[in-house]
Amino acid sequence: MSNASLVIANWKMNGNRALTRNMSEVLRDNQADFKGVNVVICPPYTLLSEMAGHIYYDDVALGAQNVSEYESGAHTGEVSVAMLQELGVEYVLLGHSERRAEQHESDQLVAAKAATVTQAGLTAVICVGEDKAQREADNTWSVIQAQLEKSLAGLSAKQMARVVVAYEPIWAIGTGETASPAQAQEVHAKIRGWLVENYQQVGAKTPLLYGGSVKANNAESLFSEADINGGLIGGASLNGEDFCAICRAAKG
Ligand SMILES: O=C[C@H](O)COP(=O)(O)O
Repeated sequence: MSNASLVIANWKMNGNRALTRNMSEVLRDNQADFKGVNVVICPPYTLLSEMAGHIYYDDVALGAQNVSEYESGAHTGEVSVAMLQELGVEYVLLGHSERRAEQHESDQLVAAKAATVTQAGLTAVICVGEDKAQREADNTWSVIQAQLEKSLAGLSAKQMARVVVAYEPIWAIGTGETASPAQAQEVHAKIRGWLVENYQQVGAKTPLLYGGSVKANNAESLFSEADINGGLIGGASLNGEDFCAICRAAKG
């Protein structure tokens, strides 16, 4: 049985206009297989408008991979929440490990962005995860807990109702080395416990996604775990058939 109801495609710095059309058509043609599963596509900024024009049915939403913490003004190269809203964006990925590593995004910056996004009524998808050395040193939970505490700092219960948490072990991203369902569930159960302790009923309902080499052939076993409510999909979201297979696994 699947416990998943949300599947998010993160195209990262991949894709083109042809892929937006192809993905929309494949999703439309297969939608009956995963009715009720919320599907979100996060293409690069430049393809958001194109993707918005090709979304053919209700259960697919548009997401962005990043946003500025500022509302407007002299911030060359940045994109605001209002700009995303104008395109129909409903979800924003924040604190992905690639941005934490390559753009040196801190937990504090992630928290500022999460405040802006949730205040505007969009959903913030907060990414957390440990690297290989941290796991091998048995520090997985202390790393995740610190990221949660700092990246969600200052959010009200109302804002927390617009948060999704994505657990993405860095050693499993793009490597083909997936966390086993039991390894993922162990961390998800701790995240759930922490959310309930800190945000009570709201925390009990926060969707928890797993990300890291989720493929058509391992999605079903991951999604059958009690606290895995869906997936954040990188590589396998660049192919319509593969992505639909993962959405089908979420439907169960
Ligand atoms: O945001 C998605 C994750 O980084 C997972 O990427 P992946 O499925 O290519 O391992």
